[in-house]
Amino acid sequence: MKKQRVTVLGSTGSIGTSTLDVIGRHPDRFEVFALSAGRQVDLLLEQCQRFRPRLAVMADPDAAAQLAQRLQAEGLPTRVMQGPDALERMAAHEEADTVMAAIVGAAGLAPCLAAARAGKRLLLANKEALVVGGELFLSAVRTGGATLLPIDSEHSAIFQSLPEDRASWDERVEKIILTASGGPFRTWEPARLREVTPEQACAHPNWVMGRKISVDSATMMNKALEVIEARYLFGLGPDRLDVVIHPQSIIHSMVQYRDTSVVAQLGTPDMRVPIAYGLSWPERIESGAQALDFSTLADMSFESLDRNGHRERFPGLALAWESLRAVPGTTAVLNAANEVAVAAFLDRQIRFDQIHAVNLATLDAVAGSKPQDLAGLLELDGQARRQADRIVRSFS
Ligand SMILES: NC(=O)C1=CN([C@@H]2O[C@H](COP(=O)(O)OP(=O)(O)OC[C@H]3O[C@@H](n4cnc5c(N)ncnc54)[C@H](OP(=O)(O)O)[C@@H]3O)[C@@H](O)[C@H]2O)C=CC1
Ligand SMILES: CC(=O)[C@@H](O)[C@H](O)COP(=O)(O)O
Ligand SMILES: [Mn+2]
Repeated sequence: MKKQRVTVLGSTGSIGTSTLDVIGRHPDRFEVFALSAGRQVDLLLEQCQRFRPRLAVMADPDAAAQLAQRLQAEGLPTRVMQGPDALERMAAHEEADTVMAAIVGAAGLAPCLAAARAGKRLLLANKEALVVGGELFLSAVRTGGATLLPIDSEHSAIFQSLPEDRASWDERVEKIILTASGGPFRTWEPARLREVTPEQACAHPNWVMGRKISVDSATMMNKALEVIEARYLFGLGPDRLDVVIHPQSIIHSMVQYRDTSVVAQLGTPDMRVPIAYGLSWPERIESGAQALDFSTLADMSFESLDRNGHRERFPGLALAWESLRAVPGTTAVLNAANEVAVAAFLDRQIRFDQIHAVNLATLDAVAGSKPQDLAGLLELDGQARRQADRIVRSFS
């Protein structure tokens, strides 16, 4: 069997390291072609020692210079690519088959588009890229002939629960139901959310993830981004996308059919499962995850968003449907505002409950517009970030 050559964008992060863990279990099926990171030189060097990729890219220029020097000192074959378009060139490289998109935030959009245009098998963890890119992203996938496979646990579950025949989705499916854990503050009094610290917000009850997505889970903005992601991935209108709180994160999401049957995907909360599925689809390979043990599974519970004060506790979730129904480009504005607000919260410049206030005020101030290309999208993203920054400064 010809080995699949895989490029991992964001290899030093939570998804990146889990991806390399799965790849490392199947040396007969996969080889690492290229790796990219932001600034963690030691970890990227270690990964280069183990997987011996042809190429590496680091976003931070000092980190890239350090990595190049240390690779050379150790006599390793990896070449460090540099420059503003290095990530895009790497993502589109003709010798790679598969690109795992695991950079956090809109910084991952340009390489995702490059991989899509180059017709790669594109494993999408980087939900922000699709939330920002929207129809433009999908059009790059179509024209490039790429295969877009979801990695986000909910979207992988939905993909696994849908019929293979894509053309039948609209007719057969009633609605998609995304499950949400409710994060660390599911039972907190809404008034207490002003006291939340970054440490508390990053302590997700079920998943170990990067800091940005952990905060998003705590505000449920993660679910808002995922509703938007589902709208683009599966093509159903916003009124056919639903969310239910399921604190145990065992059911990863569900599809309800016209006859009321519900098909779901279950498993222990371990991202190596959707990663292994994306890497091996349509086959299945060992992922390294623990299997579910139904004899010890104590509880599977569900909560409606309309009870227990959840709408008040998680006001950001409704912005998913509002921004999907607004002019195109609004989801990009929402994403930019949220990235700025979460960074400001992690930097202790604003309170946890002010994240939503920044998002709302930015949406009020910046009108969406239908971007024609990547430059247009980045312009809108930049405009929203500058506005969100001003709002953060007014709060802090
Ligand atoms: N973690 C999870 O379980 C899940 C994550 N996702 C999504 O996957 C994506 C990655 O999440 P996660 O792995 O948790 O995030 P992490 O913060 O753990 O990792 C992010 C990765 O991106 C790199 N990076 C950060 N900023 C830049 C930049 N400006 N340019 C280039 N590279 C950059 C980091 O490099 P470095 O650290 O070296 O600076 C790191 O390799 C997110 O979009 C998230 O929403 C989706 C579902 C589950
Ligand atoms: C693992 C994963 O896919 C995360 O997006 C996870 O779903 C976060 O959980 P909640 O956002 O439901 O808390
Ligand atoms: Mn998810």
